[in-house]
Amino acid sequence: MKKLYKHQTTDIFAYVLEEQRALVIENIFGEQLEIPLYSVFFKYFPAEKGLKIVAVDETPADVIDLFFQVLRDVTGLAYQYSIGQVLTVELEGQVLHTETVSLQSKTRKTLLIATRNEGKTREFKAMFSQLGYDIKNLNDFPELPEVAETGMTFEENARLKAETISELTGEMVLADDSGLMVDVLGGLPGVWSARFAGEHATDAANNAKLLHELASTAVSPEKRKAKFHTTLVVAAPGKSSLVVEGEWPGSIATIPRGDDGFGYDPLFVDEETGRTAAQMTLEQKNKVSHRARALQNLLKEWPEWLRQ
Ligand SMILES: O=P(O)(O)OP(=O)(O)OP(=O)(O)OC[C@H]1O[C@@H](n2cnc3c(O)ncnc32)[C@H](O)[C@@H]1O
Ligand SMILES: [Mg+2]
Repeated sequence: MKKLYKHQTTDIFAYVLEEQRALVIENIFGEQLEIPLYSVFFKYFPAEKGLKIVAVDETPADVIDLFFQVLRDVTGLAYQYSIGQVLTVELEGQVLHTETVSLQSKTRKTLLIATRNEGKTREFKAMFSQLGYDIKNLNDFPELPEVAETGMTFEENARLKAETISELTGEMVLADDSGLMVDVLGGLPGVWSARFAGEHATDAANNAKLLHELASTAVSPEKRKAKFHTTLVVAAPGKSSLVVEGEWPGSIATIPRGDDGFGYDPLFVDEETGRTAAQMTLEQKNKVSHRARALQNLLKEWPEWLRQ
């Protein structure tokens, strides 16, 4: 039976398999992880029962914590544990078992994102860290070429970035093409968001141009409606790419507010909270942003796509 376990960073599903006595840990992409098989897993789990844990956060400490949650559930006994260099198991105040453990995660993987934008990269790093992935971007590979964003749509540009870099490296690669779409400007700057004030424009120059464009045409807040858009593409050798998107509704402020984030963040007002994206912490922005929503959509499809 599928059961939801509340866990530090996220909800986790665990399954008890009657027919098989095995501990299998998977990340949310359905990929099996190598985990340290502490003997405690076998010693205390009822011999006739197997266990399958679908873990999102897969550091050994989390695996152990999750294991004990499930163990208590399945046996109905109040097993306690404490963990430092040594894992100690207690039942009703009596020490039952001690075992030396290493809490160093052995299971982290690396994903290359085809971007040179460090603002995006920071956000992806935080989001993917919970999924057991370390992130690299193109600034880590100076030998890789610039990919010209010649497309007319977010999808075309994200495909260009992901597929070109995947072909060159032979690796699975994620790309993000994103931008700000302002209603009264007919969806501009859109795919031209990074170059709104000209090729290699700074964030400050782009923001100044946006305020200038809206100064005469859009005085009232309803006229300043806008959304952030992200299209994500994952490309891998021999596969047709996976494409998803995410949007974040809001409006454009009349003066910049806040110091966090990047790009148009000081001018983009979140519809829900009235704060600009630059007035949010990275963690707050990562709960609601276009990029976060696109990643949620990606995670729904990624496991199935990987199996194809
Ligand atoms: O192409 P890469 O190397 O990924 O980096 P880039 O900065 O050129 O990225 P895009 O081509 O996707 O252009 C998107 C622009 O839209 C803006 N943008 C996208 N997401 C944003 C966000 O979360 N906050 C603020 N501005 C954002 C920002 O100015 C980006 O430069
Ligand atoms: Mg770009």
